[in-house]
Amino acid sequence: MTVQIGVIGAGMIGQDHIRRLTEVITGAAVTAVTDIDRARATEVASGKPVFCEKPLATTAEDGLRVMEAERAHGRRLVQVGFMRRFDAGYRQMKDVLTSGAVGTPLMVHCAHRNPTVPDSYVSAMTAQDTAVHEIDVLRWLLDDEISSVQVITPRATGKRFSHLKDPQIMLFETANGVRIDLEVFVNCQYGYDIQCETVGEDGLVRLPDPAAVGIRAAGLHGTAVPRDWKSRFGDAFDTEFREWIASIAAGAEPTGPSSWDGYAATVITDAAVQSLESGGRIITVDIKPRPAFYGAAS
Ligand SMILES: NC(=O)c1ccc[n+]([C@@H]2O[C@H](COP(=O)([O-])OP(=O)(O)OC[C@H]3O[C@@H](n4cnc5c(N)ncnc54)[C@H](O)[C@@H]3O)[C@@H](O)[C@H]2O)c1
Ligand SMILES: O[C@H]1[C@H](O)[C@@H](O)[C@H](O)[C@@H](O)[C@H]1O
Repeated sequence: MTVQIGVIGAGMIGQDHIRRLTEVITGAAVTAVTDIDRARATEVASGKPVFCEKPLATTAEDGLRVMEAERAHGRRLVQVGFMRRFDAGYRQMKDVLTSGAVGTPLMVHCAHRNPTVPDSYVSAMTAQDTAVHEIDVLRWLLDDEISSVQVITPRATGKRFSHLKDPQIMLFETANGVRIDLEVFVNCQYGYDIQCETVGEDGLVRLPDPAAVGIRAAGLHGTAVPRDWKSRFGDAFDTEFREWIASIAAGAEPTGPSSWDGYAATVITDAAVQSLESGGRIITVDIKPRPAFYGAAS
């Protein structure tokens, strides 16, 4: 069976996903593409399984409305584009943590660095657009919920727009007391660099850098840093769509990040923005209880 797909929003990632569904993934065909300029997006989307790029919504209230509509329909329809859950390195980390090899997790140290961002990127997007990936993947890796967040701002880089607070440091606490520090630096210049290390009672597990050829030249040796998210997470995007298409073709509900995960991430990013805008207050995260409809966390 070929799964026929309509794409809403044919911008940068929309076009990359169309290429993926057309050239990389089998079992799928893009049969409709619409953009705001061509309108009628709702007609394409109504009642069908939906893959929604992150974020699910720009406010928690909108996330709740998506969940209500889905529950009224009676089965899961929405998968959110948190592709890190499909990255081989993060999956290996999850296996190690689940196996108990490093003991109970105590602390996580993370960095999320982009070489540059466009001037349409504003300070709140550090949480909403960028840190949202760590927020999702850490909830999943630790099988734990984030309960508070504090955002502090070191000296700002002079390399980009003066309106932007960059870098930012985010400090999270989970319900089980795990402490997470996350550096987000979206104009770091040198490449796209994602780091994550979880320290447990008996050891630690570190996200591997992507495999790359070693180079020795000009008195240095090392490996290239990925240029952007497309090259760093290309395989993860492919796996994400392969598994999503397989679930639809089998008539099953999607098993990837749900609208519940999208809602929870939005509540947490809202709290991070509140902390940033209040000069670094610790903000308690207020997520509604997980509905049984979404099953147990995976
Ligand atoms: N998972 C990831 O790592 C990742 C990477 C890049 C982008 N994204 C997400 O994908 C989304 C799109 O990002 P992008 O970089 O492609 O942006 P973009 O600005 O390049 O493209 C967005 C497109 O959507 C269209 N559009 C806007 N409103 C619309 C509407 N109501 N109906 C139909 N079309 C509409 C715009 O005209 C534009 O062509 C964002 O939510 C972003 O966070 C995710
Ligand atoms: O939309 C992109 C994308 O989500 C990338 O994975 C992230 O690193 C960027 O910061 C963000 O702007």
